[in-house]
Amino acid sequence: MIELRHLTKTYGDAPHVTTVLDRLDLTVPAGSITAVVGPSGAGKSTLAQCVTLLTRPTSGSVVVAGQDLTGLGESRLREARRRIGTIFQSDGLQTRRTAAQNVELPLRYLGVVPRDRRRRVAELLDRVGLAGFADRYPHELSGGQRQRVGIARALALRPTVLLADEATSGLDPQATASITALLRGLRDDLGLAILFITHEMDTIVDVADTVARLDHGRIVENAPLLDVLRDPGSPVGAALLPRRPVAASAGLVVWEVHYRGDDVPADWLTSASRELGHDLALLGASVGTVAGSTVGHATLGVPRALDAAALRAAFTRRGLHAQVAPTARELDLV
Ligand SMILES: Nc1ncnc2c1ncn2[C@@H]1O[C@H](COP(=O)(O)OP(=O)(O)OP(=O)(O)O)[C@@H](O)[C@H]1O
Repeated sequence: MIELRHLTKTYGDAPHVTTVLDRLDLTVPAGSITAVVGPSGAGKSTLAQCVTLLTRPTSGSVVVAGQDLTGLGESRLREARRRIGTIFQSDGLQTRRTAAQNVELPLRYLGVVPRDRRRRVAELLDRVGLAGFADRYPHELSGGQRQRVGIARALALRPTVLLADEATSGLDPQATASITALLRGLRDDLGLAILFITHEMDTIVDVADTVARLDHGRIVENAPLLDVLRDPGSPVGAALLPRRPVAASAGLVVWEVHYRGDDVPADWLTSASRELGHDLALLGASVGTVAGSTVGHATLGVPRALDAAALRAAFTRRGLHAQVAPTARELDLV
């Protein structure tokens, strides 16, 4: 488990202080993946640097397995840092060393004897699906395979926390999917707390248990992925399930309907139309499955004569949330 408590990072001196992280609080429990998302300049890179204490936060704490790392001197900090494995966008492999030699490096620095090193390296390469690639050099591996070697190296010292900073950015969709599957496996098998920092919204759906949105140095939204996807008011949910404004047809009001639970009946549209005594027109839909649960939304054309409260109630009973669709202007698209 890793806890960030009131983490603050400022640059410069008064009166020209820039506050990049602003009393940020975030907890990632063991055996779970939290994705931190946010626009460019929100403070994601600074957060990653402060978590490993490569940059010292101005105030606040980074607590790993109950120990506050910010209070430690350099030598004890070096030791404590072993509990945090890191993977970055660039795999950071040494080009003149083979996959096995790269994975071995942290063990070498720690003075592990050769026989134990060999055994552990074989175990790690096997864990990341590269058992037959030990003697390959980085240029003989694909981008996804190089990132796997980076993950094996990050795991060498048996960390309890994994920090992935833009770890899949720049990889093709297939390689990204294989890395996210690997991270989910490591979460489950090793009980890792994984902090997955990314600007790629699509990847979040594949990897995150919880989504935390960083804005101006603070976590402004922090909720389980399914809740975010099912919250019609969530900016992250809206970005993950993009909404398009639909032009209203004559006599129809455009409504948006969001899935809120798993018990939505398959015939919700026809059964609600029947109950309300009006035909509801399906204008568009974006529905999918995430972690075995249905999420998404549909856009409906609703006759003006239909009572809004009755419509909302009919949908609520079916596990859906209905609201009049925002206009293009409200969606910030014009
Ligand atoms: N050493 C520094 N001195 C002053 N300001 C800095 C320093 N490092 C970062 N900043 C500022 O902190 C803010 C956040 O930067 P950071 O790189 O953490 O954002 P980010 O979310 O990672 O952005 P991106 O996705 O574009 O990489 C920016 O406004 C940046 O200019």
